[in-house]
Amino acid sequence: MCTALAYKTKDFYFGRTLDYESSYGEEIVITPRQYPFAFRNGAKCNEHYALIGMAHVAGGYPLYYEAVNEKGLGMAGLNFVGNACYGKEKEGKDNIASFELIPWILGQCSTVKEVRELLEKINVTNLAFHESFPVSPLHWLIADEKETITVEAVEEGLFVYDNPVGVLTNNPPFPQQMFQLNNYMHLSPKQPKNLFSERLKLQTYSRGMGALGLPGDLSSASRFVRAAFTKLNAIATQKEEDSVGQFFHIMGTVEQSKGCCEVKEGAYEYTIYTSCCNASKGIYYYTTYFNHQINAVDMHEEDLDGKKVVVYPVLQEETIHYQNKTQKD
Ligand SMILES: C[C@H](CCC(=O)NCCS(=O)(=O)O)[C@H]1CC[C@H]2[C@@H]3[C@H](O)C[C@@H]4C[C@H](O)CC[C@]4(C)[C@H]3C[C@H](O)[C@]12C
Repeated sequence: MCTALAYKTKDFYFGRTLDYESSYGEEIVITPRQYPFAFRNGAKCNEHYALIGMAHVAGGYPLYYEAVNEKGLGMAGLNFVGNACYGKEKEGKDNIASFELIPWILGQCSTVKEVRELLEKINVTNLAFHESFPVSPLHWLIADEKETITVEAVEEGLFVYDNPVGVLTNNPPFPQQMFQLNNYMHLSPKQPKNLFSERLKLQTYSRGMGALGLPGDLSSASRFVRAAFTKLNAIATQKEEDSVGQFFHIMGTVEQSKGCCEVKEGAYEYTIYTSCCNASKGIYYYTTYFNHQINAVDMHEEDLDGKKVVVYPVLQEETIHYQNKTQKD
């Protein structure tokens, strides 16, 4: 399970949790403007917007899980098992393999408005990057600082939904996720009033009772509600550290602890990493399951006019800052 989030304070932040039982070997990858993207439909793109995000690099090619571009547009792919449906190539369409969708869109669009236009021409195809890679069944969250959309390629075609919540998880399809929010409209950060019965003297015996009923389990439907409620009520100042911190706190509500979600005998899904990219400034912050320190890579520290991808390893080692440790040497 994964959760993706678009969050605006002074700047615009975009990121995700990556929940799975094993890693595909991801790194923080900056693709500069002149990295030559050769798409499977024959299109070549030797000049495009620069990208930063998490990717598995295969033969020098960045297979992005999520990324933002230098214009502040973000896009993340999340599992959509049993619903994602990619077809064969269609004449008269921009045929884009699912693994190419992030570079195709982030390479040439600066806003969601432009993405909507591009999507009208796109047919998402089921070509694999290589026979040794599975085709991932995904749906996508795409956002700029003004608006967010969800894109789902299903049997009936390609659907683009306005996403006023700025959250995406996994199944069920997005319209159902939105509909189920109706069940939770009574939740509030304020303490509840007794509407149960005037004949009973009911009390608010604890703080936080306005959110009683917020689902606490790990299913994607419940994580959607929990992330939506937290995001829509979370308050942050305009300061960078505060905004980034608040982003990680929101994501903390949907984080998965190892051992709580068994996917097969002895294998457990857990939050491998959490990312929060300041899309306005091109800074990619992340934590991992094993390393709670927030680390960051700034795309503008690199030569964005280069041709080769720049790769930073994911730092996995936990650093604990002792406040009273005696220096031994
Ligand atoms: C497993 C990841 C999704 C995590 C997720 O949504 N978990 C929820 C599980 S569930 O619904 O609740 O079952 C997805 C997200 C992005 C995917 C990767 C990207 O699409 C890039 C390439 C694409 C290639 O086709 C396969 C390898 C790959 C490197 C993908 C591996 C894997 O499918 C990733 C890493």
